[in-house]
Amino acid sequence: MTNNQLRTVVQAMPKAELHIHIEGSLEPELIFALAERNGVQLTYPSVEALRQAYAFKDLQSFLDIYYAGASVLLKEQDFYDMTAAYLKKAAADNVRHTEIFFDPQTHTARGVPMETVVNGIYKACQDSPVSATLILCFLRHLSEEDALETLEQALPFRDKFIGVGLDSSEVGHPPEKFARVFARCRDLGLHLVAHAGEEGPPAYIQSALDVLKVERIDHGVRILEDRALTERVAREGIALTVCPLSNTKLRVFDQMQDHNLVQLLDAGLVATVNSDDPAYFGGYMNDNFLAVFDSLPLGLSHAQRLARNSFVAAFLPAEQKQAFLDEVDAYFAALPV
Ligand code: HPA
Ligand SMILES: [Zn+2]
Repeated sequence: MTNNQLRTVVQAMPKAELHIHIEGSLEPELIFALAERNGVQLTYPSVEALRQAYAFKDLQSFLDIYYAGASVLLKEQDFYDMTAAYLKKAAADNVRHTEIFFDPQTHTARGVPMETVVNGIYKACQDSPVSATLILCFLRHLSEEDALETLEQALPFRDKFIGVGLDSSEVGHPPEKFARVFARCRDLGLHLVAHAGEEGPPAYIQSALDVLKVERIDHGVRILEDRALTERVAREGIALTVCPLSNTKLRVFDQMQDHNLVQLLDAGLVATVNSDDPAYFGGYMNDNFLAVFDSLPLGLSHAQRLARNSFVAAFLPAEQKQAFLDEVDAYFAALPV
């Protein structure tokens, strides 16, 4: 199989996305359109000037711009339009199922009601041909009290999200800071995930597992620094939602050739490929897949494994999960040899 054929296979294969912040799918053009619609003043004079500011040196330098971009979201229709635009891109990349993160505190802190946020995003999911569910993320740079209050505000919409996560500035905000709110979410039957081991140390991955009891780790690429932890996470089948373009844009790795995705897979980990914040990091799902397949020693068997991992790690009912896995296997079985 030629390189071009492999690229085509990877683009067309059925896949699930498990790490996408919906606010990170807000393209500069939509930021400007919503700013105009809502009478919000932006500090950048043009779409081009805003896009040029997307040169990040680390996670925090990105987050500052990401929160500024989200300030144009005020009405339910704004959240709907943002989500519908993402789902259209996902469908074009043959994403069959997506589990979408949203950051309510970014909006409720500006006076936007919880119901505006949840309903706008949720309605767009219902109107899409892509299977889509929602994961509410707590901002870890804020207090646990703030997270608990946010959970209370979200409970009237309990049927509209399947789980909770933890995102924003990692270093200095270890998972154990959120032990109580995650315990409460666990009692509520919510799925649990957390960003850990993106910029933070492997110890954060360990406490996300042992204290928060998360079922997946978002990013987790620093896990290979701890061999015992790597072996444990592989043995327990806990998935890592890896985001290659995010990792190079935020300088977790200097260049894609340095990315450790192959080592993660070789260690027996359930690694997946995801876009994180596609409007900010240079691309959606297939851009991420093509970036790693172009830069790393990955072949057809890796493509099938990554497609399978994405559904294996998804929070889907067993029957639906198996149907997607069968679809992946049928897709690869039908390829010409
Ligand atoms: O990659 C990320 N890490 C932490 N917080 C985030 N919020 C959006 N994207 C990210
Ligand atoms: Zn993320």
